[in-house]
This record gives sequence, structure tokens and C-alpha cells, in this order.
Amino acid sequence: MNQRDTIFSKPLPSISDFCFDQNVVEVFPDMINRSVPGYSSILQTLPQLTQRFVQPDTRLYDLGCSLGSATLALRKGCEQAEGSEIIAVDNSQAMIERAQLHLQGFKSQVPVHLRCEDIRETAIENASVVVLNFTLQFVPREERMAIINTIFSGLVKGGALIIAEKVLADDDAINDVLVDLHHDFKRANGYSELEISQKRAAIENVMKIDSLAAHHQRFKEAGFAHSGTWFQCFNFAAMLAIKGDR
Ligand SMILES: C[S@@+](CC[C@H](N)C(=O)[O-])C[C@H]1O[C@@H](n2cnc3c(N)ncnc32)[C@H](O)[C@@H]1O
Ligand SMILES: O=C(O)C(=O)C[C@]1(C(=O)O)C=C[C@@H](O)C=C1
Repeated sequence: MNQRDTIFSKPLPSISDFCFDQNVVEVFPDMINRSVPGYSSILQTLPQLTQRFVQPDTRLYDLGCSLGSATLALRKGCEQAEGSEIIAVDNSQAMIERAQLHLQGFKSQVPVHLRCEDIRETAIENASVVVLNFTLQFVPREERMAIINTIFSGLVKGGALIIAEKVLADDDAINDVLVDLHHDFKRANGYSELEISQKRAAIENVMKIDSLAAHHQRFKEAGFAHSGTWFQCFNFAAMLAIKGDR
């Protein structure tokens, strides 16, 4: 466990589209910590946000759970709420198998149901909290609205969607600065120029990012009464959308 990410360290003859396969599973904690500015701050805040929005006898969903780091944060935040149940979903079999092992290492009264499933197929029911932590960016853009609509319909009144994404700045010059700051962050974390450029090419076709304005517009269109950005580090941001009429 906790192997160093060297996936893009050697020159590759051709760059395939990035996918969450067994090789990525092996290095995932190292990869995400060294690649996503603010990832640990976001995870640290999740229990607090969960505690605030969880309601008794409801479900909590972690969509695109990878190894279950956000699932554990959700579980920490809902320990005190009677009748909580967590559903964690990922469409990578390799991720789900490792998440199962990872979650077994921590004790809790709250049941967690892990599902290998496409989040586009996931039914959301009686949910007080739904987390999408760096997952929606991997869903084709034209299919994102349907997912947000499904989440909104499945949330109870006063329920919350907690979502983090890599984002695009509206202003091109500002965007260039944020991208450079992100690349400097990767360099400072030991990634080489080759690793940065090969990773960039690998995610280019599979990870299409939206602006914060586009995300908030989508939440509004789905019917959320409130939405805002509660954290941003360079071009990585965490947002909150709340269903009204609690
Ligand atoms: C960047 S990782 C998420 C990190 C994780 N939420 C965390 O906080 O550690 C994105 C995850 O989303 C999953 N994923 C991408 N598209 C998906 C889809 N359509 N359905 C289910 N899972 C998906 C990937 O397999 C991957 O594990
Ligand atoms: O933008 C990048 O370079 C990234 O590595 C981002 C990102 C992400 O945002 O999820 C992409 C894939 C990996 O899961 C880890 C990080």
C-alpha cells in the first residue's frame, strides 16, 4: 500500500486515455495527494459538513468513491445520526475491491454498501448527503445535468450535494496562471516535466472540466435553493449545493 506514483515517469511510445485500472489503484493515494492541491483539506472538512447536513434514517452517497477516503469521512460525520447508511459507488472493479479492504480496516456502526456501478445508473433515494469528490469531471459533459437532476430528486429537504472538481477560470489569463501554479505544485511534489506532460495528455480526452459558473448554473437549473464555493486552491474547487424547504 501507499506506493509511489511512477506511472508516467518513463517515456511512453503512445499515451492511452487515463483509466482507473489496477496500476492506478496501487499508487492512487500518492497520486491524488501529489496531484490535487487541497485534496487533504477537502477530506478533513467533509466530516464537519456531513454532521451539519445528515438527517436521521437517511442515506449518504459517495459517487466515484475510489478507495473510500471520502466514504470514511462521511462515516465519521454521520456516526451520531440514528439509522444512517452509506452507499459508495465506483465503476472500477479494481477500485471497489481495494476499497473493500481499506474500509475493513476501520470500525464503525454505520453500514457501508460498496457497489461497482456506473454513477449514471445509480438511483438516489432518501439521501441527506451526496458526495461527488473529483468524479463528475470524468462523466461526459452532456450527461452531467441528468446526474445532478437525479441527485436533486433523491435528496430530502435540506439535504446537500458536496462536490469537488478541477475547474476552468473564465478569464484566459487567470486560467493560465492557475494551470502554471498547479504544475508548480506537481513539480514541488516530485513530478518531472515528462510525468506532468504525459499525464496531461492521458487525461485530456477523458476529463473535461467546467467553470465554477457552469457548475453553479447546473445546480440552479436542477432546483437547488442555494449553492456556493467553500474551498479553492488554484484550479481545484469544492462546492456545496443545498435543497431548500427544510
Ligand atoms: C479522482 S477519483 C475520485 C476520488 C475519490 N472520490 C476520493 O475522494 O478519494 C474518480 C473516481 O471516479 C470513478 N468514476 C469515473 N467515472 C465514473 C462513472 N461514470 N461511474 C462510477 N465511477 C466513476 C473512477 O473509477 C475513480 O475511482
Ligand atoms: O489535473 C491533473 O493533473 C490531475 O492529476 C487531476 C486528477 C483529478 O483531478 O482527479 C486526475 C486524475 C487522478 O485521479 C488524480 C488527479
